[in-house]
Amino acid sequence: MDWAVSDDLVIAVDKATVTRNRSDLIRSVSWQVELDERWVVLGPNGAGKTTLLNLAGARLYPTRGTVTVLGERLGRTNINELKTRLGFSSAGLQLPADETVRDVVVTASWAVVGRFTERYDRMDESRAQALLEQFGVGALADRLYGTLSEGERKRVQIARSLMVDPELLLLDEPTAGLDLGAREDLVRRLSELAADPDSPAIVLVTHHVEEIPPEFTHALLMRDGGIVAQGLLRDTVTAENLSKAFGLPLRLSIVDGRYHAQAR
Ligand SMILES: Nc1ncnc2c1ncn2[C@@H]1O[C@H](COP(=O)(O)OP(=O)(O)OP(=O)(O)O)[C@@H](O)[C@H]1O
Repeated sequence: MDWAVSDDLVIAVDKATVTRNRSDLIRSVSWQVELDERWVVLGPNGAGKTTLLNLAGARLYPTRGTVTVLGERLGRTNINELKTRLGFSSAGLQLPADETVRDVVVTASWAVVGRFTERYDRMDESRAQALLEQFGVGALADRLYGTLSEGERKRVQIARSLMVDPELLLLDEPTAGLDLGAREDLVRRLSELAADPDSPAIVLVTHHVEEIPPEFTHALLMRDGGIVAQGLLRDTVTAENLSKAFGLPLRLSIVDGRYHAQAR
């Protein structure tokens, strides 16, 4: 199959290796994501999850192999144009503390951080407000971003990443550092987003099976820069595969579509 011309393929990673300081962060990884799929990428610290997400987000180039995102092959395309078609949210993204929440979201339209001199219109403002409301932080639009709690910031970051109406949404540990209530709320909202057929393809990185939104469809398990298992969520997130990925014997239970893992 010619990956570059398939309309439904949003990510095509073919035998990609990323090397830094003579060590492989990920090694010969192959992975495909289609338009209507919602993926969770799971694995222990240092497994290579963020490296893979950064490839999919056009923030890194592979040292070997190829990466094609939204039909554009990295290394042969204008990265800045490609980035405007992607929603990307990660803890590493620095957003201006002294901007209002509304401005932080609205300015994503220009794929810039900070308002600078761009002008935006009412359409953008009302879209930003609707997205903030979708994630339960509509009432915070006039607050300065720097005054928000960690949980509120995560929600604003996701609203911001959806502002560009992305064709692919990449979320790096959106629930990390949240208290139980905030985590449950965000998992529910992400599940609703995943269930909406108009939503973009979604890839969510996490360490915890408890954070898998029930409407997600696929999973990729990583360890030591390689893939342990990938495919449909139910077939992939098994006690056996998780035990391999995390390197300890685990017991797994599933209640109402939510996963729970504990050591055996
Ligand atoms: N620039 C770099 N130079 C050398 N090693 C790096 C570099 N960036 C990342 N690494 C290493 O590559 C490995 C994979 O990192 P990555 O951030 O992709 O893992 P991760 O699965 O997202 O981990 P975590 O769950 O802890 O965030 C780690 O061992 C990390 O220390």
